[in-house]
Amino acid sequence: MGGEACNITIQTVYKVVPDEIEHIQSMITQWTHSKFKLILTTGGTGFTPRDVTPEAIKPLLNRRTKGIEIAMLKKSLEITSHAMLSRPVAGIRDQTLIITLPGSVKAIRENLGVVLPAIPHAIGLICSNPYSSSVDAHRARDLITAPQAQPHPQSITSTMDGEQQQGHGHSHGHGHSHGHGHSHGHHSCGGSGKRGSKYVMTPVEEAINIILEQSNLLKLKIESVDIAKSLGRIIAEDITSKDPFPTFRASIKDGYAVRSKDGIGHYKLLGDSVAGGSNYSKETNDEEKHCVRITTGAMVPDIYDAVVMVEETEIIKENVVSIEVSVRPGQDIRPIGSDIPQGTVVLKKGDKMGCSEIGLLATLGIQTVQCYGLPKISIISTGDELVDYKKQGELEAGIIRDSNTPTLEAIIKEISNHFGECASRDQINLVGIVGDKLEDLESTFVEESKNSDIIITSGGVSMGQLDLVKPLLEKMGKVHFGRVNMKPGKPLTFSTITSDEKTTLVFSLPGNPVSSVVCFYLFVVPALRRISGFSNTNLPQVEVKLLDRIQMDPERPEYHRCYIEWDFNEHCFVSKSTGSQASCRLLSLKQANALLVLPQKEGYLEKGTMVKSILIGPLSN
Ligand SMILES: Nc1nc2c(c(=O)[nH]1)N[C@H]1C(S)=C(S)[C@@H](COP(=O)(O)OP(=O)(O)OC[C@H]3O[C@@H](n4cnc5c(N)ncnc54)[C@H](O)[C@@H]3O)O[C@H]1N2
Ligand code: MOO
Ligand SMILES: [Mg+2]
Repeated sequence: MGGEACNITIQTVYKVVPDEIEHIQSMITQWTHSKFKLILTTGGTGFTPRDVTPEAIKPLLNRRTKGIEIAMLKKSLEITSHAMLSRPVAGIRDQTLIITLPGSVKAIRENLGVVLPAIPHAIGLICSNPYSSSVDAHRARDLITAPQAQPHPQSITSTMDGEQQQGHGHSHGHGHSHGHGHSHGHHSCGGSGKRGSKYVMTPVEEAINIILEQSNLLKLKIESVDIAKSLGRIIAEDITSKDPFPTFRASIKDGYAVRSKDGIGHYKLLGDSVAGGSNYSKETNDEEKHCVRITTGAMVPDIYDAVVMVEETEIIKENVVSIEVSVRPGQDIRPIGSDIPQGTVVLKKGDKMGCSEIGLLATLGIQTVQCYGLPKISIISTGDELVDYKKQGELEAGIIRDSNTPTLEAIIKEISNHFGECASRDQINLVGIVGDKLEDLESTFVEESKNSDIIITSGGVSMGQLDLVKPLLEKMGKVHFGRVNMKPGKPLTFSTITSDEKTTLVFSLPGNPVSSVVCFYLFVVPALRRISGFSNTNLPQVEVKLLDRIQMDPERPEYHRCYIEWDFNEHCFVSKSTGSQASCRLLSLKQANALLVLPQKEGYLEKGTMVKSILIGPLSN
């Protein structure tokens, strides 16, 4: 293929994957992530229901290269009119050219034969170093027009949709192309418009991996925590019991401490040993049967080796008791260290502090424990249309109350209780509302990145002229991804701001209330967990049986809100949808405790189908 023409070493790998969108996408994203220059797929471009290669690849492309598609179709149609039943897709993702080929070897030869000569030049163009971008004020904020070669003055490249896409020249009459300049119009997912987003649609799994990688950069200092304040935290040390527990032989029952060898009969009562104290005469005569009244938890006097329950005795008279049963040695006595032998590793580094773990440490007299640090979190709501919900009086037209701030604050608190998360109340800084002004956003981000480890913003990340958050983060830090292939939550943006001494993770959630909540659970929680020492970063998942007929989205995998509970007749979890799933409809989260994980597909999932779900709240009732 003339690798020298684009000075790349030819290294080929290949993989067979099933006709499943997510499998194809994960392979493509892995290979683009590892900077392969050319990916060729074969098969799955036909009309049968299993032919999903085009649907899998389209959303991953930044830019379609329809010329390649047309060239292949043209060539094939010259050979057979059946070629019209093929749906080739070609395009660019980051710096990788991706071309789908048909399944049959003959058709592959024909198709590849026609495009191969152009490949070296194509790869050379894709990999050439881009000009700095010049964002055109009146265009979608994140359109980067970066001419590849020095643009020919009249360089107008008209895409096959007939839309004009301006280089630096000006249009030359309508709809025909001129010159050889190449300007970069980025395609948005789904739309063929040139004013699309430049951010690829990142698969959810890949997005989470990127977040976890960046989370590793936050090395919060380990701190000594009072055990009463350690609920939900991850301990950073092994805890070993210095003493045995119990430290004495303790009675398990209320009754009488006896020598088991004395068996049934009348015993002289020498006194009491109650939990917390004792009062019995030590004068004993080995020839006679004697005992001490004992309560549960009390120390068993050394001379006795068993306890008889009070229910198995009779009082004969003052200080004489009839023991009605015989007992074996050790009966109803807890030996020293029987609960926790001395030197037991009671808790291991990485364990999560739950309620009983706190009790365990209290049992051993441990007051503080070394825990992984807690990230400091700032919550910012952006948007000129917002007012604080506490503001009284009529709302002006077009103004709404900021619901994202109180919702996100409550979620951070709630997950601290139910899933033993790591964030706690005094770690949260509610910045409140910042308007759609670049200088205000910038000064807020600068300020918050000084104090916080995590900044959570909502709003201002889609395609509007006032969606300033993405360009600002491109300037202030590094945007790791700007769109995720999911619904709701597509414009989620994840970036890092690194100043000399520290890294701050910035989660820019979409403004729609439901999108921000769903993105929090799917993307912020894993970061919180990783930073705070959790080994498992995912929320619990269960499979549930649908009680509703659920529609899937053909464009994106969807996280459908529902309420799940265990059904003792069905012997499994069942899910009830919360109804209309519009991402602005906060009601779709009311009483929701799980998200159904729906594949990106046309059509419906019928009642009774088993679907994976992610728990976002407690299984109540
Ligand atoms: N041309 C396009 N428009 C939109 C796209 C797209 O791909 N092309 N994506 C849509 C999707 S998907 C989402 S999600 C939203 C997200 O937009 P933003 O992140 O920019 O959010 P805003 O525009 O600021 O607000 C969206 C919506 O939510 C309301 N909002 C914002 N903040 C709050 C808050 N704190 N409390 C309550 N409600 C809030 C805001 O008023 C808007 O109604 O973009 C779509 N557009
Ligand atoms: O991504 Mo959005 O589907 O509206 O949340
Ligand atoms: Mg917006």
